[in-house]
Amino acid sequence: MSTLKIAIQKSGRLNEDSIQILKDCGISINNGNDQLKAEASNFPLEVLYLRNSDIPQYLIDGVVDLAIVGDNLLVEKAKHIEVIQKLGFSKCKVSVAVPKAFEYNSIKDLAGLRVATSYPNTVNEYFNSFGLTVDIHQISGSVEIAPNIGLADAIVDIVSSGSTLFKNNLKEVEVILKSEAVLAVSPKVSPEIQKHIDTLKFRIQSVLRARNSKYILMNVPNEKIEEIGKILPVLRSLTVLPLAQEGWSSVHSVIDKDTFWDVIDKLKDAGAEGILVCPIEKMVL
Ligand SMILES: Nc1ncnc2c1ncn2[C@@H]1O[C@H](COP(=O)(O)OP(=O)(O)OP(=O)(O)O)[C@@H](O)[C@H]1O
Ligand SMILES: O=P(O)(O)OC[C@H]1O[C@H](OP(=O)(O)OP(=O)(O)O)[C@H](O)[C@@H]1O
Ligand SMILES: [Mg+2]
Repeated sequence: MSTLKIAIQKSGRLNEDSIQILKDCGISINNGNDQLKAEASNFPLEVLYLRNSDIPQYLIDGVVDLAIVGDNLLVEKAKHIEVIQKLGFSKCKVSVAVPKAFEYNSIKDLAGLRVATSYPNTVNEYFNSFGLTVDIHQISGSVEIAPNIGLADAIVDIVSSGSTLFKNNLKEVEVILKSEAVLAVSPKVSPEIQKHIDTLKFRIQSVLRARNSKYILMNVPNEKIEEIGKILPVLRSLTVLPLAQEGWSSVHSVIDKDTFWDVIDKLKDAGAEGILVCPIEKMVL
């Protein structure tokens, strides 16, 4: 039987969340991070632990069928590789930053200057889109130090909280792109492997949907059910169960985890009582 090969980052920002999402899909991996390969015991899956920056090439070559990788690296190294699912973690930006004292007005101010980065193609393409060129200094890490040691006038690197920029006396002046972990697929997969990919993608989508949702239950006077129903964005229709106390019902629904505080205030105002909000394990549509 064919086995799906998936690449995940060996160590670094993506590693833990990548393993967690496979676990949440019910896949047991015989782990051990020092191994480069691991088999799943209950899914036709082999996990290869690789450097994030090497993953795009493995996808292009078809050495792996699938990968969890930072989208920014696909932009840098493999634009034609298909992303089949955004995964919602390792969210960051790829940004241009300059020393705080630099009097920056527009991207034109950087024309012809030295830019340190680990992402030369992204930088080239960005500046070229404004008809500008810069002198790129490619370095593989600690990019933020470059202006302080006189290696560059500006940098292009990953920004998340901004604290690395702050510590190095730099300021973000342009956002080139936004990135997150994604599920990407090799162009060389066979139809048999594609079936396994579809199964895994379906499971991942159920996990992600559940992560983004909450189950909500509340007691509602019967005459208020219609009003409450208008507040709740429901999948099909509201679940309404009669309570022992006459004239009251238990109303159940699923709501977006980011909006539930707003929704709860509206529900209370509309007469809902005893509101419970619970996590959802999986959500299969
Ligand atoms: N501070 C951060 N916050 C959120 N996401 C980040 C952050 N830094 C990096 N990322 C994302 O995680 C990915 C992996 O970053 P990480 O620093 O772990 O590895 P890397 O240096 O790109 O690669 P390698 O595995 O080859 O050493 C990046 O490509 C980016 O998409
Ligand atoms: O805006 P912040 O929240 O400070 O995050 C940005 C920093 O995080 C990443 O480095 P990482 O910590 O992964 O170290 P690395 O350079 O060894 O990859 C990135 O390269 C930035 O330096
Ligand atoms: Mg890093």
